Amino acid sequence: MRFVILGSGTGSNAEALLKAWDEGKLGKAEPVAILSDKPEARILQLGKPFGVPGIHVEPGPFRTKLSPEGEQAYIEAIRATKADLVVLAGFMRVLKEPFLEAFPNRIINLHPSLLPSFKGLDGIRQAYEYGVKVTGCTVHFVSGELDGGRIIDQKVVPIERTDSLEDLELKVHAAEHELLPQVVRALAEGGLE
Ligand SMILES: Nc1nc2c(c(=O)[nH]1)N[C@@H](CN(C=O)c1ccc(C(=O)N[C@@H](CCC(=O)O)C(=O)O)cc1)CN2
Ligand SMILES: NCC(=O)N[C@@H]1O[C@H](COP(=O)([O-])[O-])[C@@H](O)[C@H]1O
Repeated sequence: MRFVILGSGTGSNAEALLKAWDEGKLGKAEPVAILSDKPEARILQLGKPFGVPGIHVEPGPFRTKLSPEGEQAYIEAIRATKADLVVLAGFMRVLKEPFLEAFPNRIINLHPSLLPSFKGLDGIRQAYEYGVKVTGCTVHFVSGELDGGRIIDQKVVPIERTDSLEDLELKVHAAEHELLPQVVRALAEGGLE
């Protein structure tokens, strides 16, 4: 199963996927490209040691979504890779119908909370400031409802009384680095339905 990774920033989850693949822990899943809306994003450099290209695709002029031309550019770039799966790992753009219709049930997203709690941005901070005793991370299929698509899997992270927000962020990111490769491997082995 060929997959592309879309991200806008640091790329620690892309790194976790690449390392898992390099160590033979992704089964039939193969990363074929990394795409970003940010030309200087660290994520674009991560694939080089693994022979996985990083591609900047112009998003258009909006802050939280792609322009229609931008969506078409991403669709064409992804189709050119012949990817079977689109993995959003910190891609900070809300996808609209043309993108979703181009890859039906083939787009997954990683979110840093136990959905449906704490949707949107800053999910870790939302949980911390709310005072929940457990949080975690979620991988879900992407739909027209922001962070509302069918949940594939989750990993729970307990919040200790002594945890700072920074402590919690480290714990949730560590959980994400385990969960996302597990989900991608499972999708490759079990099919994508
Ligand atoms: N169609 C979808 N696109 C995206 C989804 C999704 O579930 N459906 N997941 C997001 C998740 N994400 C980053 O990974 C993300 C979440 C929120 C925002 C954002 O800009 N939110 C704004 C409001 C935007 C809006 O409602 O139009 C905010 O909360 O202020 C960006 C990315 C990726 N895309
Ligand atoms: N709402 C979506 C969202 O907040 N996504 C989050 O962006 C981070 C990307 O980190 P990375 O660039 O180090 O992989 C991850 O923590 C992911 O859950």
